Parts: sequence; C-alpha cells; structure tokens
Amino acid sequence: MSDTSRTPEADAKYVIGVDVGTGSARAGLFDLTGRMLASAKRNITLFHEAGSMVEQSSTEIWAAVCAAVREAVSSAGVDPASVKGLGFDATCSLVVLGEGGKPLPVGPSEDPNRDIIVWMDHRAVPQAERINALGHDVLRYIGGRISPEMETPKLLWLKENRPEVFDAAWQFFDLADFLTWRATGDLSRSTCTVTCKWTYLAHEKRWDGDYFHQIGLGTLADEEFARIGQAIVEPGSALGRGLTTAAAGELGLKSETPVAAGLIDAHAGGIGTVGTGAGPQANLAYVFGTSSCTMTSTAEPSFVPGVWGPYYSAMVPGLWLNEGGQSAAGAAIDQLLSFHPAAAEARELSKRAGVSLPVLLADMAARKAGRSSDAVTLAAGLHVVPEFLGNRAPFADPHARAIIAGLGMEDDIGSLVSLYVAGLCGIGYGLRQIIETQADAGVTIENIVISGGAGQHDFVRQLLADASGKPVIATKAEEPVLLGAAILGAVAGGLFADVREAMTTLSAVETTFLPSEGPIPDIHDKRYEGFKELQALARKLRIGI
Ligand SMILES: Nc1ncnc2c1ncn2[C@@H]1O[C@H](COP(=O)(O)OP(=O)(O)O)[C@@H](O)[C@H]1O
Ligand SMILES: O=C(CO)[C@H](O)[C@H](O)COP(=O)(O)O
Repeated sequence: MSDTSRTPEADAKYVIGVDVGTGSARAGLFDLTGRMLASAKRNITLFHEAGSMVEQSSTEIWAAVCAAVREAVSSAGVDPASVKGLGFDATCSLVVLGEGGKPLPVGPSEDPNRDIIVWMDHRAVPQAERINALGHDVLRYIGGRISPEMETPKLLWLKENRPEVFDAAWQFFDLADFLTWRATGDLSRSTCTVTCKWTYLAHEKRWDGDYFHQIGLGTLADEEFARIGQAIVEPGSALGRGLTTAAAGELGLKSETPVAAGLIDAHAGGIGTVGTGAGPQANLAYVFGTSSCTMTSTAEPSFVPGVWGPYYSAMVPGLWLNEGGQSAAGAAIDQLLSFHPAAAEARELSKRAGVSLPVLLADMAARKAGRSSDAVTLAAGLHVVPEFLGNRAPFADPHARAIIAGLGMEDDIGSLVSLYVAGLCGIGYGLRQIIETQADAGVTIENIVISGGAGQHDFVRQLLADASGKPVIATKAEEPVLLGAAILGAVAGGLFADVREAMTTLSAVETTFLPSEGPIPDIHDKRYEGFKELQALARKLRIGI
C-alpha cells in the first residue's frame, strides 16, 4: 500500500562529501545523480616554523568541517534526515592524540593545538634517509624510497625528538581516519591511508613488523599496531553505528547517519573522476591543488622507481595504484609569482576583481593570447622548473629545488603573466615526465582527468594538454574531489552496491581539451628538453658545489 501522506521531499536522498585540503575544509551536498546542490568552505590555519615544519590543529579542522557541513545543508534547504551518507577525504597529515583524544603538541611550540604534522612538513628528511639506507623490502611497495611526507619517518622523528609526546600518544591517525573516528568513535583505518602512507601491505592484508623493528619503531609492532591501526577496512565501508549523537549535534545531522571509511584527498579526486569515459585504467587522475598528484590504476602491480606504489586497492577497489606528482604545484605557482616586482599590484587587481591572483593571470593570459594554446609564446625565453619543495616523482628527491631561467629587467604585469605561463608549462612538463617514466615501465594511459582547485580554469587545462601531449578531460562535476568523498558516503549508506558502481554512475565527461596541432607541439617539445636539462643542471650544481 502506498503512503499518500509522503511528499517527494520526504523520499529525497542526499549524500555529503567533506574534503579537507591543505588550505581549507569544504563540504558538498549531492543528490544521487551526482549533482552538487550546495557547498561551503572554511579556511584552516597553517603554522610554519623553522626547520621545514608545518603544523595544523585537529580541533580547528573539526570545527571548520562542522561549520561547512551545517552551511551546505542549510543553504540547500534540505532536511538533515534526508542525508543518507557522509564521506570524508583529507590531506595525508599526521594527527597525534593523547588519552581521551586530547591533542598533543607535535613541535617545539609546545602548543597542544598544533597536534598535526602536515603532509608538506619536511622535518623528517634525515629519518627518511636512514630508513631508505636500510633498503627494507616494504619499500618496493612505495616506489623504492620512502618520502619524508609519509608517516613512518614522521613517527620516527617524534620518537627521537619528542619522546614524551610519542610515549603519551594514544593514537596516531592519518587526517582522514581522525575525521571518521571523530564522527563515529570507530578507530578503523582506511586501506587507502595506511597503505599509501604507513607501509601497510594491503595486498597481503598485514603490517610488516620486521620493518618497524628495523627502523626503530619496534614498539608500535610490539603493541600489535594498536596505536596506528588494527582494524583496516576498504574506503566506503560503513563505520561504527554511523554518526555519534555528539558528532551529529556538531554537524547538524541526524545521529546514526552512515559514515564511510575515508580517503586521502588526491584519491578522492581519482574516485570522483576516473570512472568516466574510457574508465579507470585509461584515465590518469591529475589532482592539481596545493600539491599535484598523478593517480594511475592498473590490473597488475607495476613497479616504477620514484613513483609511489604499487598500492593495492588504495583508490579503485581491486586495482593497483601508482601515485606520482609534485609536492608543490599550486603552491609553487604562488611562490613563483610572489618573487615578481609586480606581484603586489597584481594582487590588488585580483582582490578588486574578486578572484585569486593565479586566476586573474590565467584570464589575462587567455585574453592576450586569443587562443589559449598560443599563450606559450608569451613565455618565450622564460623557463621554470617549479620544484620549490623537492621532486616527489620521478626522482623521489626531497632536496631538489626550483630553477627560474631567462629573467630580465621587466617589472610590469605583462611580464608577470609571462612568468605565470612559464610556471604552468613547468608543471605540465613535470606531469609529462611522470607519464613518460611510467610508460617506460609499461604503464600507459590515454587521458588525463583533471580535478583540484588549480585545475578548474580552462586555460590551465589547455596548457596542460599541450605541455603533456595528452588529452585533458574535465568531468561534469563542479568539484570532483567533493564528489569522490560523497561517493564513499553513498556506498556506506547502501545507495550503491560498491564504489566502482557509484564511480561510473556519477561521473561523466564534460569537455576534452585536446593537445594543440600546428607549431605548438614543437615549441613544447623543445621547452620540455630545456626543462629536463635545467633539472639535471640543478642536481649537478647541488652535488658539485
Ligand atoms: N588558475 C590557477 N593557476 C594556477 N594555480 C591555481 C589556479 N587556481 C588556483 N590555483 C592554486 O591552487 C591551490 C589551491 O588548490 P585547492 O585544490 O583549492 O587547494 P587544497 O590543496 O587546499 O585542496 C593554490 O595554491 C592556488 O593558488
Ligand atoms: O600526498 C598527497 C596525496 O597522497 C597530497 O598531495 C597531500 O595530501 C596534499 O594534498 P593537496 O595538495 O590537495 O592539499
């Protein structure tokens, strides 16, 4: 018998995706066609300290998440009871909590509010180097070398430099796992976080105790991994009994709303995009935000030196993942622009126009060039290797640094536009280098599917297609990373059978940016050769002098 008292609204079903990037926490409310009805954002603080230290506050981040979720729900005007699932993604930063979930200070400030070592923090370079020198077998599954951005070098740093904090810690979380614990009280970790950043071997469903003993973290193994994850579940798995009453109150949702095991942010970008068109194995997900991540899925494990992985089931369930990228990408463009004499004037202009500085410059470059592809000529003679925070892939070299070649006496906004274009070309050549390195190891892709805040501009998309020589696909989702997180919520809420079904149903191609024809490819080929020469020269200078 049908219930005639029910309105269509009473039957409506929505899901929420939460994305905690480096600079902000965002929430998006989606319907079951993948349409985003509303979103909201709150900026979060980064504390910088000498010694390549970058810290954050888990308390601030949780408050930002709650405020963003409340605003998204209220601005969409939907009944919180119609939210049937919640998914989280976050940067791969390390959260350190004491008994009762009390934040512990991770650095010399002694400020307990600074309880997160952010992914981009390079304090653990010496620890990473010592771990690499041991050459343990688990390193084969992280591209051959551990990165100081991963969690075990950071844990070792804590143990060696802040032993009282290491000993007092009740739990060490990847940020996405912290958020799901905070929401549900469930301590399960996601296979995504622990496989990609903590050396968990998902293909064998085990930690390697020997690795922890060899590197000096044997205590974590002796405790049977109780502080870093005993229950490890697939992203999208429903956690606990859903939202606790307390968390539901903070988020403005109903208690017991299903909550999914989460993902690292780049992986959410992958889930939100790679299901489209030719599918996961043909599409490389390029997540272009503060950093950039290249996410490539394969049926069999592929060992590509200098490219993280192969990780089993860390992004698309049942597939292996190779993850490359650049530690600074959007952040490298920001840094590059800040050096220019016209930066302050241009920033004022961008404020007045209500856009960010890179968006203003992308608009100006597109207008100046007429056709986006022709903008490469604005960068004639200017070359940038934007490795301000090292080379994440394919050299796995945290010591690499940026090069800018071809500067003159120009100080006007026009020359700032040229520098921006040259910087973006450098990002594109880094992407091309990773794609080529993977191809040499037998991992080939057809398309790049783009997401992330820096990948939203059509000018950027065309320039990356030209610089990399691969079609760049933009999907219909306005915010693919948020969609990726929402997909997890939809699966946890039982609205789709699994992540693969939700991925292919909810993402679709919007526009394909094909690499330009005519004289442009030749210009990029030559510039790319120059890029590689400058990169090699930087290595030589560093080693030789
Ligand atoms: N058109 C653009 N060109 C280059 N960089 C951009 C552009 N738009 C945004 N960015 C950069 O992207 C980064 C923000 O990306 P986003 O994905 O929102 O950040 P998060 O890493 O916090 O998730 C910033 O460094 C910003 O300057
Ligand atoms: O290491 C990563 C993924 O493995 C990310 O680069 C890191 O989490 C930061 O992401 P974003 O640039 O989107 O803030």
